Amino acid sequence: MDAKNPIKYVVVGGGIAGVTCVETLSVFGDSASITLLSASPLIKTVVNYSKLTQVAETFDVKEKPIVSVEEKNSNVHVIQTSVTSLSTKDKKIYTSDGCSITYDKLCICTGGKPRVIAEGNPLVIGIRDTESVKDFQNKVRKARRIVIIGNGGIATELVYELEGCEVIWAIKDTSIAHTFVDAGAGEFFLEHLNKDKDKTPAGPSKRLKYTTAEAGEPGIPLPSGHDGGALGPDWTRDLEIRGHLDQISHRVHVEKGVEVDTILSPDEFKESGMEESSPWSHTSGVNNTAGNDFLLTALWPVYITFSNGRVYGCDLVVSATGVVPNARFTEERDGDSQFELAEDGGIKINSHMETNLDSVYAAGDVCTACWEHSPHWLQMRLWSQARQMGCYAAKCMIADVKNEDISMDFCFELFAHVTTFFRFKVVLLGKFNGQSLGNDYEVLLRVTKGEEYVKVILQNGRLVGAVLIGETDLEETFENLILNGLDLTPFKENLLEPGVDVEDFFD
Ligand SMILES: Cc1cc2nc3c(=O)[nH]c(=O)nc-3n(C[C@H](O)[C@H](O)[C@H](O)COP(=O)(O)OP(=O)(O)OC[C@H]3O[C@@H](n4cnc5c(N)ncnc54)[C@H](O)[C@@H]3O)c2cc1C
Ligand SMILES: NC(=O)C1=CN([C@@H]2O[C@H](COP(=O)(O)OP(=O)(O)OC[C@H]3O[C@@H](n4cnc5c(N)ncnc54)[C@H](OP(=O)(O)O)[C@@H]3O)[C@@H](O)[C@H]2O)C=CC1
Repeated sequence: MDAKNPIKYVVVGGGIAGVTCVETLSVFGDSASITLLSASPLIKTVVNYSKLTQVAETFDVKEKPIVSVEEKNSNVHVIQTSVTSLSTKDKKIYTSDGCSITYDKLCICTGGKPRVIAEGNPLVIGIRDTESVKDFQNKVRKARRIVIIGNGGIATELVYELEGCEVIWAIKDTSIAHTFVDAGAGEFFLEHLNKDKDKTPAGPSKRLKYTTAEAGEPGIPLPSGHDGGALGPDWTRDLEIRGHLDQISHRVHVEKGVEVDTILSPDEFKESGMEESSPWSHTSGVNNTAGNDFLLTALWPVYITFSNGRVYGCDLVVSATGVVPNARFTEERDGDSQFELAEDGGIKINSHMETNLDSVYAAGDVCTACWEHSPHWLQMRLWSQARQMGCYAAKCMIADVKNEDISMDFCFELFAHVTTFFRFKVVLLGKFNGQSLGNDYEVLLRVTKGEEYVKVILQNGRLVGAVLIGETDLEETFENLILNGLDLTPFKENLLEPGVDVEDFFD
């Protein structure tokens, strides 16, 4: 490495993983040449970073024009372009505008796209970036009824925020928010589903604030139709997501334990001879005081049939059914440049964030962590993990260039996620849902209706996971207990006792 012939780092993707990777390279990469390539004109950066505990972190995410990375880091060059292929033989990547760029070390941070059922149907949409939200906002304005499919982050946030239309929330499971919380916590949330939002507690330490620069402002071109970076914390904040019906503030029906069978056009529905079901004629999560006579309609623009035989008509379907990693480029260059993919479609990476391809690393939603995980960590496609992976990938690339050893970053020791659902602060730690523990664990619970839900998971007397909903103030203590592996058998009975200050207990 010398000043005349600097090491060339190239990072693809202007989401949180790519930008964090570039910023870390810029700080620690000595006099390297660093290039960031991103398809979208806006990038995501982290501001107001703070640690809630050793591992759990909160930060604001700011969307900025791509050139801001160059302005902030003088050794970084940014190009707004789409990478179409890669040749590991020549150590070159090729872009949609016909250019090629050589690299010594390359990091792929191309994120993911929504996994949409019935892709191509304009009435079935997925949500990922600013542009897709704008499309959704426009369509929702005319909607009287929306069906939301999926039981993860997007669906859980959207059902709470959507007003001015009926919402049918179709989930495969028997409890809500199942990707994040267990059935008990789902039950805890359920009573807030149709509640007047003003009466629901608003956690004072509301989560990470997501701020957005307005596309169209000077220096910020309107999105070009390329996939932008994924939205994130508080994406529904300050967004007017309102349907067509003034009569309705908030009305959600949960259709549990179902999968989508078919999606039908009005003509197909007519021909099928099926009868439309009424969401409000049976139970679960229904607030049907107003009746729905004003929704009597000859035909809906789209019909959806479920595995339980029910059929609902609606104006729009939101497919909040997860993420598909953007792991393949649009063109193939040489046969040796194919990534090995994991079962979930992510690029496989080892404990040094390396892919199967020489000198090519990956970070964020695009990758699947294939190293042997610490007993208390699991991968989920989240902001915090994308940021942590981007940072660690940069350090791994630098260590490789310098021929230095690098040990796994501490953040991969313990899973920690801080978010908000139904206005409750939610902290998830370790194997919070007993993931991969089989039946070999014990659960302790403390629930105060409408206030808090505390669940801890013990294995062999040791704390291995926790779900903390509400202002519990227990995250730091429980994180420490998970990390130090203390045998809690003698204290088990008192661990969640109200009035006991758990922290003092172990001092
Ligand atoms: C609606 C929504 C709400 C969310 N809320 C939360 C939340 O509350 N908390 C949380 O922790 N996580 C949340 N997430 C998840 C979080 O946003 C993602 O995990 C995270 O943003 C992933 O970052 P990334 O950098 O890996 O990918 P992305 O943000 O998807 O960035 C990928 C980048 O790669 C670029 N790109 C793609 N292909 C190419 C190419 N061929 N050439 C050049 N550039 C390319 C894209 O333009 C983009 O800039 C949410 C996600 C969504 C969609
Ligand atoms: N507050 C937060 O932390 C938020 C995080 N996010 C993140 O953004 C990304 C996108 O969110 P989202 O789309 O909600 O993804 P998630 O992975 O959170 O949830 C996807 C949901 O869709 C279900 N699903 C998958 N396929 C089907 C299908 N064919 N029919 C019915 N249901 C199906 C899944 O069930 P199953 O698992 O059983 O397959 C799961 O319940 C995720 O990485 C998520 O973690 C998004 C919003 C908020």
